[in-house]
Amino acid sequence: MGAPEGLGIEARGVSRRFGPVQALRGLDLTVPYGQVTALVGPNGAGKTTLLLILATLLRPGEGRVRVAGHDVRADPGAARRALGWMPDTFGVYDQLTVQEYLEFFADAYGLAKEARARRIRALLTLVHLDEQPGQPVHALSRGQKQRLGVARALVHRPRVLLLDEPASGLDPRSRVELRDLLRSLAADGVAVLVSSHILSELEEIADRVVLVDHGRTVGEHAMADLAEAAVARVRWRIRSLDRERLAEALTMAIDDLPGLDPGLGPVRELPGGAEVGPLTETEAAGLLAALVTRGVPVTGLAPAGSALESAYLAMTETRR
Ligand SMILES: Nc1ncnc2c1ncn2[C@@H]1O[C@H](COP(=O)(O)OP(=O)(O)OP(=O)(O)O)[C@@H](O)[C@H]1O
Repeated sequence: MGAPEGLGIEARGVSRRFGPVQALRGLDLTVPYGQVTALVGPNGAGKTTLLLILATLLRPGEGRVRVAGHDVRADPGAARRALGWMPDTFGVYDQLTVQEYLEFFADAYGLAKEARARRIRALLTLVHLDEQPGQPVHALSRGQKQRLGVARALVHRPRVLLLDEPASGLDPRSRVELRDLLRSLAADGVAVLVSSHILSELEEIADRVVLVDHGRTVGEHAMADLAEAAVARVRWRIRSLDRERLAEALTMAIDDLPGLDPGLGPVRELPGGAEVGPLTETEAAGLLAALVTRGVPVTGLAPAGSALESAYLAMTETRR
């Protein structure tokens, strides 16, 4: 299956208010087919509100939202048939077995009986639950429930997939498998939108990241661009044989460096050294030179955080 034409998700100027709380304020988002897009932002930024609107479970206040080309207000049924949704909480189907749970959703999407049985078998294999079809949902571990949630979201072969914090509760192997699954769905042309706080993981899963804060889009980057150290500011770890001298010189060096904002780069002491930043590579090189000139015995300087983490921190910093 190749990527369909148009956009998997197109949201323009979306606002939503809950009483006095303005959860979304004119948010824009596009999610292309054939890619994994990450939705990232601090607690309360509006991510779940947006996902609920995209999943047609909540009406937008203002703005236009299309899922697989269908307007969620004018034609929520068509949007729902095109999308798969994995919420961050599991729901209340505890009395059903794994098999019954998937049958319930397959029925809801109108899959014919023959196709339904085949599809459920394939999904159980895909999420490694093929040995537990008769197990009650309540007896599954948290990670197994998450995997069942992924299977449920895929039951009707959606062209758009929405996942709210899908990796929470997954062990390292299951996370790798989830990552591979999302990548292969994207390779098949699905538009995948995933919200998560685990930035290191998103870096490996996502092609693009959309940063949101206070109900607005505050940044949008291709992962490949973020990886370019020249555009990214990252935190740096400095190791030194003399920690006290390092701490002393660091404060002075940061104040002295031309073009370096003195407020930039809070210093965090670490065993054997310190962490500073976010700084560009050029600034870090300048800092290193300044430290060495002051006689600090530096034994190492290396980037500490990921590029995505830095973009995230820079974004939340400018919002303060
Ligand atoms: N049903 C609701 N009633 C009232 N306020 C709500 C409701 N749902 C969300 N909010 C408020 O809207 C804002 C955005 O919440 P939302 O859950 O979308 O954020 P989030 O980015 O998903 O946060 P988190 O990362 O903590 O999950 C918050 O201030 C929240 O308190």
